[in-house]
Parts: sequence; structure tokens; C-alpha cells
Amino acid sequence: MCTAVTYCTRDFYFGRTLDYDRTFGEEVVVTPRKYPFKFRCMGTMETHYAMIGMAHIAEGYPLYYEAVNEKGLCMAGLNFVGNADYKKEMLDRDNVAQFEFIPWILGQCDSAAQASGLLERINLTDHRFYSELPPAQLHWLIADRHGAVTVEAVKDGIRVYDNPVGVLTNNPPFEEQMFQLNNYMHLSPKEPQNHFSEKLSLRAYSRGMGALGLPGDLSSQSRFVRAAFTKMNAVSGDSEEESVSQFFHILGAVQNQRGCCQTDGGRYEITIYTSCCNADRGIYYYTTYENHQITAVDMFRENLEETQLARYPLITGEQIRWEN
Ligand SMILES: C[C@H](CCC(=O)NCCS(=O)(=O)O)[C@H]1CC[C@H]2[C@@H]3[C@H](O)C[C@@H]4C[C@H](O)CC[C@]4(C)[C@H]3C[C@H](O)[C@]12C
Repeated sequence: MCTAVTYCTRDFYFGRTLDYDRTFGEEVVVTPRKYPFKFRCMGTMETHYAMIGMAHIAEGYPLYYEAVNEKGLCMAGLNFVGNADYKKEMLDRDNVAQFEFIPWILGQCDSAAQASGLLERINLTDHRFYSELPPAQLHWLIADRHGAVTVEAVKDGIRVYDNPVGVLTNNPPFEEQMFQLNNYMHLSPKEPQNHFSEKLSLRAYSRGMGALGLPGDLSSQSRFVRAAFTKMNAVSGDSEEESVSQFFHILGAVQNQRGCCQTDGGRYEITIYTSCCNADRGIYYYTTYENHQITAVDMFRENLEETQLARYPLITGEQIRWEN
């Protein structure tokens, strides 16, 4: 399970939880403007916008899970197993392999609106990065401070949905996830009133009862509703520290604790990492399952006119500050 959210205070923030039962060996990667992105069908992008995000590097190529570019455009891929459908190459289309999608969009678009334009002629192909690496079955959240869209490549073709809530999880398809919010429109951060019956003297005996019924389990649909409720009602100051702190609290609502979600072979799905990008300042913050201290990498501290990737291995051990 994974959850991606957007959050806007003075700056625009974007991030995700990456929930899985194993890692692919990811690290924080800055791709500078002159790193040559070689596409399977679209030639080589010799210069492009710089980007920072989480990626697995294979044969020197950054396979991004999520990233933000220097213009503040953000994009994340989340599991969409059983629904994602990639095609063979098509004539008159921009044929982009699933693993090239993030560089393709972030390399050349400065806004979600511009990305939507490119999506009109895209075909996501089923090329493998190498033969033992099948394409990840994903759908994507693309966002900037003005709005967000969800992109789903399904049997019928590419679907692009306006995403007014700025949240994405996994299955079912996005339209169904959104529809489910109708079932929760009575939830509120305020104390509830008795609408049940005037003949009964019901009372709110605890704080937080306005959101009674908010689903608490780890299923994708439940995390969607919980992340949406938390994000839409989140209040924070607008300084960098207050915003980043609040962002991690929003994603704190959908963390996966080891032991609560068992997968095949007796393994457990956990929140391997949680990320938060300040899209305006090109800063990538993260925590890991065992490292609650926020670690940061600033894209603009790198030489972005370079051709080489800058790589930052994750700091994964718990950092405890002793007070005595
Ligand atoms: C497993 C990750 C998604 C996590 C997620 O959504 N979990 C939900 C679990 S569930 O369905 O709800 O059960 C996805 C997100 C990005 C994916 C990676 C990126 O797409 C980059 C490459 C793409 C290659 O084709 C496959 C390896 C890979 C390195 C992918 C491995 C894996 O599929 C990742 C890491």
C-alpha cells in the first residue's frame, strides 16, 4: 500500500508513503540538467529540467518512484495491480515505457497543465528495463501548486482525471475511490450534534467524535478516505518547519506498522519510507521505518549543470537524541 498527498501552505509540498514487504534498493537521486535520458522510442533528452526524488538506479539509470523537478512539478507512481495495462508501440503517439514516464514528464513540463497536454498523445508501453524486471503496475499522481491529476493506463487507454483532493492510494480505480468519499461527507472535525432523535439525550462524551466512522484499516480505499479527511482538515503554520512537520503528520495517519498487514511467505508490508518534497525549493525530506529523524537533500546545493547523478543512500537506523 502506498499513499501520496499534496499540501499547500506558503510553499507547495508533495510526498508519499512507500509501503511494501521488500525494498528495491532505493536512494535519493538528483538528476542534473545534462544527464542524457535515453528513451526506448523517443530518442535522447540531452538537456531537461533537473529533478530530485527516490529512485532505484539500474545500469546508471534512475528508475524514479516519485520526484519533483526544478519548476515545482511533482509526480509519484503507486501500485495499481490488476488494472494497469501498458500497450505495444503505436503509430502517431509518444511511446514512453512505464519506467520512463516520470523523467518524460518532469524532464520537459513546468506545470500540471502542460503535463496534461503531453498526456493527450502519450502511449505507455510495456517495455522492460531489463528482461528480469517486469513493468511495475502503477497509476500516477501529477501535481503542482495549482492542481493535481491522476493518470491511469487501463485496457481502454490512458485516462486522466482531475484530482481535487490531491490524494492517491492504490486500487480500486481513482473514480471509484473518489465516489466513496460521498459516504463520509457527514464526518467533521467539530463536535457532533444529536441528529439521531430528539427523543433521546445523546451527547458527545469524548473529543474527536465528529469523525466517528472514519475507516481505520490499512486497505487502499480506507487509507484514501483517511488521508483525504486528514489533509482536507489539516491546519498548520506556514513556515518551512511547521509545514514539513504537518506534512509528516498527515502521512502519519496512513502508516503501516510491521505485523498488521501480512503478505505471501509470512512477510509483512511496512511503510519503508515517507517522503515530503518542498516543490518550490527543491528539497526532498524523508523518514524511514526505523529512522524517525527527518533527513533532507537540497537539489539546489548540487551542480545542476552536471551530467552525473548525485546519489544519497538512505539513512535507515533510528536516531535517538539523548537528553542526559
Ligand atoms: C512497490 C512500489 C509501489 C508500492 C505500493 O504502491 N504498494 C502498495 C501495495 S498494494 O498494491 O496496495 O498491495 C513501486 C512504486 C515505484 C515502483 C518502481 C518504479 O516504477 C521504478 C522501477 C520500474 C521497473 O519496471 C520495476 C522496478 C522499479 C524499481 C519499480 C519497483 C516497484 O514496483 C515500485 C517501487
